[in-house]
Amino acid sequence: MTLFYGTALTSRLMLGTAQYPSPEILSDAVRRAGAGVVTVSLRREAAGSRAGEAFWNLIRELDVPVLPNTAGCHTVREAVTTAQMAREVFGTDWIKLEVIGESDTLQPDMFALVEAARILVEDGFRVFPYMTEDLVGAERLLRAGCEVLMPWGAPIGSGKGLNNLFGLRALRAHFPDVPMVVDAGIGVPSHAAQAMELGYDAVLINTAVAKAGNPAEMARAFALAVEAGRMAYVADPMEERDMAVPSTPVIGQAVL
Ligand SMILES: CC(=O)[C@@H](O)[C@H](O)COP(=O)(O)O
Repeated sequence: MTLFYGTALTSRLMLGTAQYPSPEILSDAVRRAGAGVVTVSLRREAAGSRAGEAFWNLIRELDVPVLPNTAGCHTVREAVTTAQMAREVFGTDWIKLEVIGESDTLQPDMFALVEAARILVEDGFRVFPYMTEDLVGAERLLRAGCEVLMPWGAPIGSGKGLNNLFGLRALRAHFPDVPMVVDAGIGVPSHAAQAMELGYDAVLINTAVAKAGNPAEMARAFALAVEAGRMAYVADPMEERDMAVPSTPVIGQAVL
């Protein structure tokens, strides 16, 4: 069983809550996904506004563990302040830490990420850092006190899937005991299955569900893919071969 800061989730599918056509569709999607966690951006709605309050109420009613995030933050200071506000609003010390370093790709700033993670861990947070697949950065984040890592699959909202298979495989192999979640860029259920087949412990998806023609059905499709991918990983898949090997052994000659 994978534990995320001591907590076993009911599902390995984590769902973002932004960009849905309506609050009802968001609720349906979360339910059909059977999501283990929902992530929420404090900056999505002005905290304290009426729309913001209605949104927080909806999230609470979903009765799914909440992972607040610092989406949209570009500096250590912004991310730390946003995390501290999120802790007040949601009453959790979990934080998905995003510090964006580049606007075209929304690539995480690994230097600022490590610094912000250190500050937040010292302040009692349990940090889920959104990172590139960089091995050195991963090592620094673990040293800063992170016990979960969240490498990107591809740029946020791109739907491109797993852009750097080699990097993701290497990261998984280097830190076999660290719970890891592929976050961002997943576009279709087969991408999610692929991440799980690589041995990742969970995936986090937002845009691909929210922007689907039928978000609730897509959420369900992702849930099935995550389960299938995990089962396949646990079942120990065969190794790829360069040459053909007959799957039906041929003994002797056919008697005609
Ligand atoms: C909601 C959230 O946390 C996003 O920043 C996350 O990284 C998801 O990315 P996609 O929208 O590409 O699934």
